[in-house]
This record gives sequence, C-alpha cells and structure tokens, in this order.
Amino acid sequence: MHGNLSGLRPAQKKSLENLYRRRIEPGRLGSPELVRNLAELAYDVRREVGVLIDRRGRVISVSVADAKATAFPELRMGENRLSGFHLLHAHPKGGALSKGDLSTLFLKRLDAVAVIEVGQDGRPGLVHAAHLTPPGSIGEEEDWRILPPVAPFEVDAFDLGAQVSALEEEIARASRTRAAQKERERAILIQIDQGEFDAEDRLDELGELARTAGAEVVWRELVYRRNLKAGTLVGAGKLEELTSRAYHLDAELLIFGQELGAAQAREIEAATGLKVLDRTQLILDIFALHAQGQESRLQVELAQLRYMKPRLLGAGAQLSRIGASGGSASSGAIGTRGPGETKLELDRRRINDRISFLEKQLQAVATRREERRKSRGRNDVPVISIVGYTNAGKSTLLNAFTHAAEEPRRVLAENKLFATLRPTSRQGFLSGLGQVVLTDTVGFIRDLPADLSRAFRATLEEIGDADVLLHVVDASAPDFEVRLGAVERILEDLALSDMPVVIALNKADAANPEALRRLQERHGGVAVSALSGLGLSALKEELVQAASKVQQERAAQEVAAQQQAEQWRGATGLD
Ligand SMILES: Nc1nc2c(ncn2[C@@H]2O[C@H](COP(=O)(O)OP(=O)(O)OP(=O)(O)O)[C@@H](O)[C@H]2O)c(=O)[nH]1
Ligand SMILES: [Mg+2]
Repeated sequence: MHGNLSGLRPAQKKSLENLYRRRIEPGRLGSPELVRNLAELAYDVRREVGVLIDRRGRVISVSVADAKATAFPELRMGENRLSGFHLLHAHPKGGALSKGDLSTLFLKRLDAVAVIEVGQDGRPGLVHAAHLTPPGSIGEEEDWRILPPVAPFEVDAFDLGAQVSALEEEIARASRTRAAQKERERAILIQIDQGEFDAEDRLDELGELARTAGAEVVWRELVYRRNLKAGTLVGAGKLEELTSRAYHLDAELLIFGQELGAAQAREIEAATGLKVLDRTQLILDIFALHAQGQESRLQVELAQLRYMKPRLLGAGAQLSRIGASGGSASSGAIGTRGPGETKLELDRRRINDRISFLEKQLQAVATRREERRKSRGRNDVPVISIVGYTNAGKSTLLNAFTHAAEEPRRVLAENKLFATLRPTSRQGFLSGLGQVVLTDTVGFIRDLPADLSRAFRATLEEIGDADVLLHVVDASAPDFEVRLGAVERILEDLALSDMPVVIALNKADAANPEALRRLQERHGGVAVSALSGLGLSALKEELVQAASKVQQERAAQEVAAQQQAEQWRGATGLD
C-alpha cells in the first residue's frame, strides 16, 4: 500500500489492504461493487483512494494519494504501446477529472483513468473516465478523450478492452508508417529566451546545428523565461506540453539551446521520456562526425570526455545510454558518436586515464609540429590564414583563390557547420606579390564550448603563424554583426587581435544590398562572392597590400636589428 497512511486506524488500513483481493472482469473499467467500496473508503479516510488495475482485472496497487502521487510499477515507457494498467480512484471532495488525472493518464500512458465522485453520505456519484487519443489525431484538441459520465451501476458497460486494442492498433500502425519513412532522428528544439536580443538567431543556429548533425527538426520553440527553474529549466508544465508535442510529432529527441547540467538533463529526461541533448553535445557530435586525421580525432575525443566527466558522477541510466553506443563517427545516434578508433569508454575509473593519455598524445603531436615549423624557418612566402564564423564560406573562398577547380586539390566546402576541422594549406598566387600560402581552418561559433576551444587550442593558435588574417563574414546572415563580434572575441582570447586583418564580406550575391552597405561602412572590408567570383580581384588587391605592408615592416625590423648589432659591435670594439 502506498501514499499518505498517517493517522489511519488499523481497521481502515485493513479495509484498504483488502482492495488487493478484488478482481474485476477483464476489459472493464471497474465493477459496481468496487466503485462503491472505493467511494466508502475515500469518504472514511477523507483522502483520495485509487487502485491500479491490470488487463487481467487484478488490483496491482492501492494508493492513498491523488493520481499524480499514485505508485506505478515499472512502466514500459517509450514503447509504442500503452502501459497495460488503468487507474480507478475516488475523489472524496467530489469533482470530475482533474488536470492532474489527465496528465497522469498521458504521461504514464495509462489504458484509462476513471474518477468516482463521492457524495456527502459516502455513496458513489457519477463516474468519469478518459482515455488517450492516437498520436497525431486530427481534430482532437487534446491528448485524451473524456467519455460521458455514467452512474456507478453502469460502470462495467464500457468496453475498455475493445477501446485499448483499437488504440494500440492505431499507435502501432502510425509508428510503422513513420518508421518506414523515417531515416533521421526527429528532434524538438528549445531555445530559452531570457531577453537576449539574438535569441531568435540562436534558435536558427541551433536548427542549423541539428540539421548538420543529421536530425530532422519537427518543432522549434523559443521559450521566454525571465527566471529558470533549477531542475527542469523551463518548468514541469512546459515539459508536459513538450512531451505531448513529441508524442504527436513522433519526436524522440529534445535539444536545448543552452548548456544543461547533469542533474538537469537527467530530470528533463525522466520527466519527458525523451532523449535530451544540449547545444554543446550537438556541437561535439558534429565535430566527432567531421573529425578526420589523427589530431582532430584526439582533440574531439578529449573535448567529449572533458564535457562528460562531471556529468558521469552519479549518472545511472544516462551513463549506460551514452556508453552503449561507442562506435564509429558515421553510425550511431545523435549525441553518442565517438571520434574514431577508440570507443568512448565511459567507465568512470578509466576516464581520467584516458584524458591524460589523450593530452599526452596531443602534446606529442604539437611538439612534432613545432619542430617541423622551426626547421622550416620563416620562409619568405607570405601566409594568409582564413578565419571566420562557421559556414561563412572560408573553404569556398580558398577554392576560388587557388583555382582548385581540379577535384583532388579542392577542399571540402558544403552547407554544413564545421565542415572543416583540420587546417588545410594550399599554394596560391597573388599578382604583385607572387606565391602565397592560404590556410583554411576550423570555423568559429558564438559561445564556443569551453572544452572544445581548449582541445582545439593548438589548431587555433596556429592561425597566429600567418602574416595576414583573412576574416570571411557571411554578409547574407541576418546576424552577421553578432557573428563578426564573436569571431573577434575568439581572436582576442587567442591573443591574435593585433594581427593585420582583411575582411571579406562574402555571399554578397545573396546579401541584402542595404545591409551590406551598412556592414561595409561600419567594418570596412571587400564585398565578394566566393561562388560567383564577384569582387575577388578587389579582395586580392587588399590582401597584396596588407601582406606587402607586413613584409616591408619585417624587412625594416631586420634592417634595424642589423644596425643595432653593428652599433653594439662598434661600441664594444669586438669584431
Ligand atoms: N550564395 C553564396 N553561397 C556561398 C558563397 N560562398 C560559400 N557559399 C556557400 O556557403 C556554404 C558554406 O561554405 P563553406 O566554404 O563550406 O564554408 P566554411 O566557412 O568553410 O564552413 P565550415 O568549414 O563549416 O566552418 C556552402 O554551401 C557554400 O556553397 C557565396 O559567395 N554565395
Ligand atoms: Mg570550411
């Protein structure tokens, strides 16, 4: 027996205990006797009394509590079926089905919920019942259908068994058709709006990230919340609404635009029965998908482990969920993909070992690169590093610049975020300057997850080896200004903001001319289209100027250094 039993007399407890012995005809809501019995007991103890009945008509749990607090056995949640139980309970204060009754029906996937009104004299009044409607049902306002109330002696008239099989049949059919059509995970996106001016753009960006990760976005929502709830972030009511949304849209994935703490993710997962991811996990997942080459794989795995480590403390189900996937980058569910050879071993005892192993490996890679760099010396060929927000068109521009029309030399450019993770250098030619080296690199994003920026630090710092930065801006993005700022902030963090920069306002072909003009007024830069070739010669000229200036300065510095050395030799009389 469950619920609030305090203050009950032994005789009352005994009568409640006896409920376990009741049986009703299978496929019925209840029997007139059970209804009478429940009403009397609720009247007697002045609390709600409910029984959970299985499909064989047996009482499997008795609770002195309202529907929400009723004790449920381990339910077969997440399957495309109902739970196989229905709840029959008595409200001593009278009243029909409450909001709590109905949401319990929905969240626990009950076969039905029924409530018995209890009269002043403890006699049963009307019985109200409701059952779920099939997912995606058209014309149904709610997730449930409320049946017309019946008198207590008519309670066994309703054919619950037939209703349940019809509904389960419909659920199964719907899920079969969808499974046949469905190739990608269906996701619901939530961006919390706390009054940021770019909340809408963040939601758009989250959509792009989700698409790149291979999800199909079936619903997206900006949720305005001044104050966030500690556990559920958006509040239990909102989560209930989202659960219902997911049920009807057949979504299995809930993606939040803000970073979730471990406990939050678990609580939201438990409340909705959905798989929950945050933006950082999504970005990590995309990195894992796109990582090629030893170094990026190590970097991504390190970032993933660092992100997961604090989240594994005290994790139960979630741990096994993530750990179970392991696997390669190309297969597996979103948010669970690992970067390559080694499976993500999420054994808590081994995670630290693995992290320090990866750190050592990366250190070794960095040292080797540093040695190579030194042995190469400063060569006279100017190096231009292409930087910018992800998907701005950096790789496309590199291709356009280096006439890499020939397939094998072409770098990958596509409408995906973080298509490029590994720095790629190509020889180019700028008339007036001669040979140059152009380097394409990983794109930036606002609020770059700290674990990622730490793991990619070496790659990012390499940008500093260049003579000139070519900052590519997507001028067709509605929030180019924010993106431009985000890139500048990251450059600052990398102590690279003093480097000479040429700005390319790319995608001019698709940009709003007025916005482009404003952008140009405020930040300078050359309007180009890497796709059509528009403005490329003007951009080349700018680059030649910037690079020549750097070369001249460097030459002047060398001369000055030489002079100083000579002076010093003269002053000391040494030769
Ligand atoms: N309309 C238009 N689209 C462009 C232009 N330049 C690039 N694109 C498109 O923008 C998308 C991204 O291009 P990429 O070159 O891969 O961008 P990126 O900056 O290298 O992106 P990441 O490596 O993912 O950070 C592709 O679909 C390109 O075709 C342009 O001038 N005009
Ligand atoms: Mg790229």
